[in-house]
Amino acid sequence: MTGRLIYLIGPSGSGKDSLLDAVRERLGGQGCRVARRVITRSAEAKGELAEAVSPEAFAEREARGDFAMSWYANGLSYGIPRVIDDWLAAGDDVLVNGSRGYLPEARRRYPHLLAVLLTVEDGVLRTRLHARGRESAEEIEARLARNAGFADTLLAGENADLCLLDNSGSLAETCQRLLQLIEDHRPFAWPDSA
Ligand SMILES: Nc1ncnc2c1ncn2[C@@H]1O[C@H](COP(=O)(O)OP(=O)(O)O)[C@@H](O)[C@H]1O
Ligand SMILES: O=P(O)(O)OC[C@H]1O[C@H](OP(=O)(O)OP(=O)(O)O)[C@H](O)[C@@H]1O
Repeated sequence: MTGRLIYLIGPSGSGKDSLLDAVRERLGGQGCRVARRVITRSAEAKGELAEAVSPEAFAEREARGDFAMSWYANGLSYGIPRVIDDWLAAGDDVLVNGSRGYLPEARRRYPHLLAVLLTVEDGVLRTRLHARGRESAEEIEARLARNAGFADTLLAGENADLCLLDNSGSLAETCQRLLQLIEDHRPFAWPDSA
């Protein structure tokens, strides 16, 4: 049986990376892997969750077919390594930090994906983006403006099945609810016949 793609999306600063980092180990224990993204972001943003590469290296890898999914947003290129298709084929679930803009294409490629939208109250989001201090004030405003563009469209049409997960409170609480949500959406499987 193939695994499920769990596609986590939400505004910049809503806590996607923090959440993935916090649940990675526990999810590993229940057959769900967290994908490491490739991003054309400067080296200081490197971490467990992303590999920083130059735009040239990214383009080369993309042309070689190294990515299962890739998109461009916020002035950066993002790629999800193709190894996730091997993991899914082997029956593991895979959790990725996705893009709202890329969601329609992701659905075409992975029709059974579980889309989870992380939300945060507006004021809290602005405060967290400034506190994170990764982007300039101007870049933060651009990200907030991008969010406003998604507000009306995201919950319409084929996205009616989006699972909403609020992260305005504590991260520990959101982790618990994500783990529960994944468990609750586990597809029914027939027990192995003896
Ligand atoms: N529940 C939370 N409570 C307080 N701060 C949080 C919470 N979740 C995330 N943060 C902080 O908010 C900022 C944005 O989180 P991050 O994981 O980078 O978001 P994203 O990946 O969605 O852009 C970070 O500084 C992070 O430490
Ligand atoms: O279409 P959108 O939903 O706006 O998403 C565009 C990109 O922005 C986020 O990544 P990034 O790591 O740059 O942002 P963040 O860490 O600031 O959320 C998200 O994970 C996407 O890769």
